[in-house]
Amino acid sequence: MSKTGLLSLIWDGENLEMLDQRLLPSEIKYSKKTTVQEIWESIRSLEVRGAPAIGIAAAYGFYFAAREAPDTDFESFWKYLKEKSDYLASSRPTAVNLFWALERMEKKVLESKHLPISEIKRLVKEEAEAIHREDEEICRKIGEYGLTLLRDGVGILTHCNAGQLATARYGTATAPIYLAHEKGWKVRVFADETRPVNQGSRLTALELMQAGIDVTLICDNMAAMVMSKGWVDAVIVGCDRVAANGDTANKIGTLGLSILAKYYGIPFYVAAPTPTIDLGTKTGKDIPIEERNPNEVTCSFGRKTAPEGVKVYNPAFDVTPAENITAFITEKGIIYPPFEENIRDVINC
Ligand SMILES: CSC[C@H]1O[C@H](OP(=O)(O)O)[C@H](O)[C@@H]1O
Repeated sequence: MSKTGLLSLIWDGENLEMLDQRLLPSEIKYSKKTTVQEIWESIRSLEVRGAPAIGIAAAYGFYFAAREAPDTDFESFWKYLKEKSDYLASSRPTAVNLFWALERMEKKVLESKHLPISEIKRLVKEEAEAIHREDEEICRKIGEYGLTLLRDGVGILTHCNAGQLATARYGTATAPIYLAHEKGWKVRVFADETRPVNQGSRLTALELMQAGIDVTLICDNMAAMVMSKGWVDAVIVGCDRVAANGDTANKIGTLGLSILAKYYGIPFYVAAPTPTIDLGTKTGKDIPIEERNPNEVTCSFGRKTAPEGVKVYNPAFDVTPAENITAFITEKGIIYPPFEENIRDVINC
């Protein structure tokens, strides 16, 4: 276990070493990704997952496309690249970081169209590396701002994995937890297992335990009990897309947690990197919600837990209305209501 903990993505300067998060916690296995197809499949299958990590992986996938694109003239180069970019965008619909990263990569190409194609390829690689590097900086800053909301001895409940494994490093919801631990504060974390793919039990519990942080695993239906006992001082979750009015898409079950937190008078914070805030999406009703394979519900990790042929509804995300959210913890500061106005000010500053 290195000092930095498990990283989901390691860039070797030309290709991408990717941790297969589907095998965690029992197996730690990295594999080298070198093509667009491999990146598309890794995002779709949750080999890599978590909004920021998806954006970083897509950025490198875009570079792989540029690397293999025809370089006779800009038009054929761009046609090939745009086609591959649109293909990468089809891997998953909800996390806006995927589209934000691809649009940033496309912009870099179009603003460099006057340069030799070999130079454009170099700039594309640099842009992907910048997205990766900046994500670590963003997460660290989220940790620093988030720390101002916590205290020594705090109890935190989190949902799914908005941890280091979902980002370049530190995580988003976990960043304040890691920084509190670095300060020597005692932090007690309750991690929802987060059915049906169990990112909480398989990933969050793993990474916090490896960091030596006090983490207690609970089933999703235990959150109310834990809150009723007064063990939770704050809920901190991640996000996949924040709409312009503050409605937030995150892992399925987040909405329910926000209602429980409101009932028990517990602050509900969303750790929100600004690339996950989408001013182009007006409200939560406009956020596309991914529905995944019913097998994730009926056949958890190879064990049949439901009758053959049963009807299944398996949305991977839900939308928490802005009025259930206490504040957003971003790398530019903490955003309080009125969200529509204050989000716009932060994004445009
Ligand atoms: C900072 S990660 C954001 C977000 O992504 C996770 O979803 P998935 O594991 O399906 O990619 C979860 O919603 C996290 O909160």
